[in-house]
Amino acid sequence: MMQQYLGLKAGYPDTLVFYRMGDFYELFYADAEKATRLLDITLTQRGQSGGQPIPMCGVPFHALENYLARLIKMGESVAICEQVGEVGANKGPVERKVVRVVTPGTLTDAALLSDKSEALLLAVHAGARNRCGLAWLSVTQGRVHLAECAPEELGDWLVRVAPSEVIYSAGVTERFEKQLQGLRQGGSLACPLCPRPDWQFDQALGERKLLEQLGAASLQAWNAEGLGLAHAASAALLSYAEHTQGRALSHLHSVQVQRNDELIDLPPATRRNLELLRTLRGEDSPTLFSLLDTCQTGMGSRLLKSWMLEPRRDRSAARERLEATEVLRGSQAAGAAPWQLLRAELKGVSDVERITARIALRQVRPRELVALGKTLAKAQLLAGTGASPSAYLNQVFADTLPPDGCAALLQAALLEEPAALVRDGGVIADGFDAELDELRAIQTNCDSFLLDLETREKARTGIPNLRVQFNKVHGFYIEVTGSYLDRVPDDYRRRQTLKNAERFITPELKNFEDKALSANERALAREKWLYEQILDQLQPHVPGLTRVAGALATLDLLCTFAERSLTLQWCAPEFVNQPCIEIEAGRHPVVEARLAETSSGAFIANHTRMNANARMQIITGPNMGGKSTYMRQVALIVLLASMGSHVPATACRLGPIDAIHTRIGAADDLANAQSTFMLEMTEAAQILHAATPHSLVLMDEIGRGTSTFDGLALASGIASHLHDKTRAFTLFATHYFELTDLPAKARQAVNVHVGATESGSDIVFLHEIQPGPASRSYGIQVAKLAGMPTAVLYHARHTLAALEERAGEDRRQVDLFAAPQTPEPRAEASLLQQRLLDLELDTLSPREALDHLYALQGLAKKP
Ligand SMILES: Nc1ncnc2c1ncn2[C@@H]1O[C@H](COP(=O)(O)OP(=O)(O)OP(=O)(O)O)[C@@H](O)[C@H]1O
Repeated sequence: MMQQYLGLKAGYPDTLVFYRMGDFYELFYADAEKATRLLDITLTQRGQSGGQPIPMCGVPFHALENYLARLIKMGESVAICEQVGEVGANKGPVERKVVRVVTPGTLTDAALLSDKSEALLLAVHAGARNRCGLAWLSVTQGRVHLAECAPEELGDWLVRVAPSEVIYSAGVTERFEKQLQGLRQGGSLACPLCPRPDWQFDQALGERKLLEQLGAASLQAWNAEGLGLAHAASAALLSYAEHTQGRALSHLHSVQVQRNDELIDLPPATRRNLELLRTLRGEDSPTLFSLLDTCQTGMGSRLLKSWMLEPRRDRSAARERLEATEVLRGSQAAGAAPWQLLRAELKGVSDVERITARIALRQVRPRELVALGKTLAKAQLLAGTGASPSAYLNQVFADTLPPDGCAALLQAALLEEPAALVRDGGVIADGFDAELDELRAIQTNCDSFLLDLETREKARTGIPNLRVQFNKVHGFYIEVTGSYLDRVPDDYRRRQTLKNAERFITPELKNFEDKALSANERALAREKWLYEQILDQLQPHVPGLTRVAGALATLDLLCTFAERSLTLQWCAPEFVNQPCIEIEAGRHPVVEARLAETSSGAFIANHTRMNANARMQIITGPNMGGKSTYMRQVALIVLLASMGSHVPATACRLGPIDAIHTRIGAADDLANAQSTFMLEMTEAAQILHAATPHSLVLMDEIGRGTSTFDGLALASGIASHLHDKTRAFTLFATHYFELTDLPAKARQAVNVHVGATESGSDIVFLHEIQPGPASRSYGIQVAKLAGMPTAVLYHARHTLAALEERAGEDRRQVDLFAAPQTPEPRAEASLLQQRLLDLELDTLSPREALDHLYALQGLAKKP
């Protein structure tokens, strides 16, 4: 047995192997020691190897999922090795096989997955010419995603995709491996990294595998041609996914290419600062997602996440969703609105997407199929819903039409409340299969058959005390006492002799015995076989079921949009082609909900008017005045509109947007050895490089991480750059009053401030955005509110007065926004640089490259 174990283990050197022995999964050697440590279970021993006891530990088979969940959470992978042969069929141990490998990125078990998020597996391939190919998928979805990017963009992509497991080629350069490890340590990648053999990252293999999955002759229809690096990544991705599932992924039928320029860019800092999925403290709520997600199904919640994190620049999808939402909101007329009726139907709908994947992987459980059958019956009704004014909505309804015969098959084939596992029997419905019915009938009709036989035999033989009975040792028999032995007919065969009686068997009884004894076993085997048949019959329906799943998720989410917009009183945004962000009475949805929840007063709505002539707002005002809230609310409204949701405002007009950049707050990134100031400058520099006139940029208190003069100088430089060069829509909150001079010189900048008034020595925040700069900052009043000791406040007031007096004297001596006197030095390219730039790298042979390298080094050595 240990030989068998070691043979299997050799195929999975880096994976914990759970080796099935009877009612336990056992682990041996280093696996046992590791599992003991991770799971806190007892380490025992079994036999010896080379004179040493073999360490062993085990978990009961019925508790497998619990242990798996814990290991997967810790980033471990587990190979499940089951007994597949018949016990006693051969000499030696029962045949065993690794039936699947459970890894963090390829989970399919409902119990191990969160309803609201996907487990994603991502493969990254580092190609030549400074490009990377990416391919990712969720085994429970039917789609492979492809993308290509520059290595420096990899971090952003990984944050966006948020994989649960990343695979990369074992043959990558040390530099690339270091980059990956760096991303992991920096927090951009919070999942296990797993090297895979180099040969699996093969472009031609990837293309072939994709074509096979799609059943197509070309990738053109998916716009996925010419992405060699991404194809290479998908070769490894699909091989690994298949390896873990122990079979092909027959449900993968679509490819989606993600291009940077198709999505609105939401860099990691933006996702974090806008608290889309997590609060800045790392909690799940209150966030934009937690506020929006009233979906009835996990499929709807997952779709919401993807719409939220991947809004498209092209607004046609958003327009369609808004139109559909409008229809679902219904008129004001009495009676339930369409979204309410639909929601009632969607309640309790099963996770068709995941069940479908599990059908394709042949892992689906009987109860899941029953739930699917019920859901399909509902979906059938939805598909018949009448025409609406929204063509998109009509299509979604039409897509809920279940594949022909699927619901009927499930209904006919399965018991209404089947056993949890097929191996226990009690899964297939009565009347579905004549042979199974007969086997079951034998079991249930056993007693009546015996009574009937007894009566008949008594009549036939005239033996009044003849009895038909059963015991475990001898099986069925007819017992006749000694006094009637002379009446026993010829066809009775002696089975056993007792003191006062004889026991017989007849051909009829023997026949029955054979049937009855094996009926149970045969019924079980028959049920298993029938279940496999049903899975076979369901396979062709997988694409259709995937379509139904998508449609149900979309309907659920559109109903959520309708419900949220009505409950929270949001309006439909309008998309225009002129550059503008115009919001009437906008609110920050999460802060507003929070205020309502805690009865802390009403949220004060604010207008925002930005267009080609007013691209920048310099926002001043007291701490706690609401500057950050105002800026974030603009960004959230832009994001909500772009995903096709209504927005918290009374009106909203929006021009094209390509990115939302934010530089807010200052949290030390100690893990990356970056100081507060360094981080602030890094993020600001990234924004200045990336933003375009169609981007929305939020800058909150830039420059505050360093000395006043440095900070002021940098803030004014950044503001000028954003205004003059980048020309992005910019909300620039600052405590440097000096910056309020900018609008006097910069035509597209305006001053606004958050209002506050004084009441005695206290401050009252109005939270209202008003035109013009703030008159003062009220820092000391805010400190008083915060409970600062009176002595400190007294001291501060005194110092402030002195500082203000001195500042008044030499004010305005420096013009912060004057163009520098000497022009910006243009870095002259050195001869070395020029030579380097002249090289045509793509056409060089390795030999020529080396020659050039020598020549360049020679040049560099020259004084
Ligand atoms: N429009 C509003 N209506 C009602 N309450 C608001 C509004 N805006 C902000 N608030 C409340 O004021 C608090 C502080 O707001 P915010 O953090 O935006 O202030 P700030 O001006 O950015 O402060 P600081 O300069 O100290 O960062 C918020 O947590 C919220 O409770």
